[in-house]
Amino acid sequence: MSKSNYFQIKNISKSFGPTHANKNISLSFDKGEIRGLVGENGSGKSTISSIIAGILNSDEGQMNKNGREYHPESPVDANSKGVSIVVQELGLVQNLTVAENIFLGKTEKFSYKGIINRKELYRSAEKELKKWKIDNIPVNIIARDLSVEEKKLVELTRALLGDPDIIIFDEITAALSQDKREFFYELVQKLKKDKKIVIFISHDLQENIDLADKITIMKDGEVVDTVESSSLNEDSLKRLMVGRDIKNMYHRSDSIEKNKNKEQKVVMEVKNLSYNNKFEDVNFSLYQGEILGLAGLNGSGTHILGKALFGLIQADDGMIYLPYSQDNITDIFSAINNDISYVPKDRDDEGLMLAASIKENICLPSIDILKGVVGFISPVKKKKFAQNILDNFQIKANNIEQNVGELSGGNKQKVSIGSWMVKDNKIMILDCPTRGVDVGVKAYI
Ligand SMILES: Nc1ncnc2c1ncn2[C@@H]1O[C@H](COP(=O)(O)OP(=O)(O)OP(=O)(O)O)[C@@H](O)[C@H]1O
Repeated sequence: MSKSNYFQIKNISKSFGPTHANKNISLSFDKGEIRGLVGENGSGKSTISSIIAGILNSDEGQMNKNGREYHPESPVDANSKGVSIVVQELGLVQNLTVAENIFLGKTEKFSYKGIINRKELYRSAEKELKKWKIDNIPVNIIARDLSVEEKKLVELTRALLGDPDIIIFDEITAALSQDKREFFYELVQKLKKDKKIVIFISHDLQENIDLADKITIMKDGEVVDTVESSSLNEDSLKRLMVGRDIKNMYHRSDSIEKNKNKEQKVVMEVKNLSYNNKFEDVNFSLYQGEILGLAGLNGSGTHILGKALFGLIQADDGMIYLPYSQDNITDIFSAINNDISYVPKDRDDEGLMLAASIKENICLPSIDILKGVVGFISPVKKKKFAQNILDNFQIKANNIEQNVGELSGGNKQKVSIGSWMVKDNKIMILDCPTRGVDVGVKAYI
């Protein structure tokens, strides 16, 4: 088989009830190719990726790999046929160790008479991490204790185990800090050099243009086109994707003037805040009407600081003072009582109730507002409330009664943020709020 058309997808379709997630998709991939996959939230990128990786079965169509029919029964089967994926959501078993996650389903080679040789398992896991220059992740700790970024790196190591020739990365860079992103770009170039096929999904359009050889654009479950990246710029790609022009960036023309205003009130004062060697002696003042950005490389403590500001973890030292109520943040209740909201980076684990409806998720933080005088919550009010968020955030769903777990990643993120937007918040703490959302909604957020 020549290196061109090594992997082909023909007329793949997939529906979930009334939703046509993929409609008649045909694509072909060459060996040594980096393919970007772009499209608005809910356009079907994760669905087609899941079909390729054996997570989902298609309703119609077929796939060919290296001249042979390819029909994976499961992710393990796909893996044995040289295809692996790093899924958009967190894909680790939370209660297993890093090492067990890396060798998930493959631990039998470390077992003798049913007993796992942990020393050997850990040593092999360390070797795998080292192969990709991932250090500082202990292999014997349970996955739950890792940061989102560390989890992603463990998933990446697992995906590369067994030397697959097709690797799909679904929204991995949105979970990585800048230094780890650069590491990832280098890794992808190495995979290309080794003649692998890399399918790469990201809402960062410039990143797609810089990294991919060709970009496939999807809309409403269909392929719009596949274009050489060198012929694209961000605007032309946006136009192909959304079907209209979108303003380049959101820009606050008032912010410079506002910052000059010495009368502006301080709403939060952080003094000498320290936590468990994760951050130390942090000091800043947050002003009313101000957007304060916190940035840092991997492990710099920004995400943990966000949690501390919402009282989810208690600092060892220092204080978080709120002049408007003359109160301190000591725990999550003091944060909520002082009208502070928090959108976590890890939406599935910390931000959403996946088995509950969009309506319940949106209404939960605002139950106090929705309560009538006798404590009764009007179902009509709740419906209106949720519908409003669904419309404003353009959440792609059948209706407000659909379970959040059934939504695409970006649409889940919209629910996670939207649920807090309706409250009369004094302070909002947003950890990676645009993670996984498309360009249109990014501007809206
Ligand atoms: N398990 C499911 N049950 C019901 N609907 C689903 C399910 N999985 C996906 N869908 C729907 O299929 C459509 C395509 O979703 P998909 O996750 O493939 O989109 P996407 O392009 O990857 O979006 P995003 O950029 O937000 O990740 C969406 O409307 C989504 O709600």
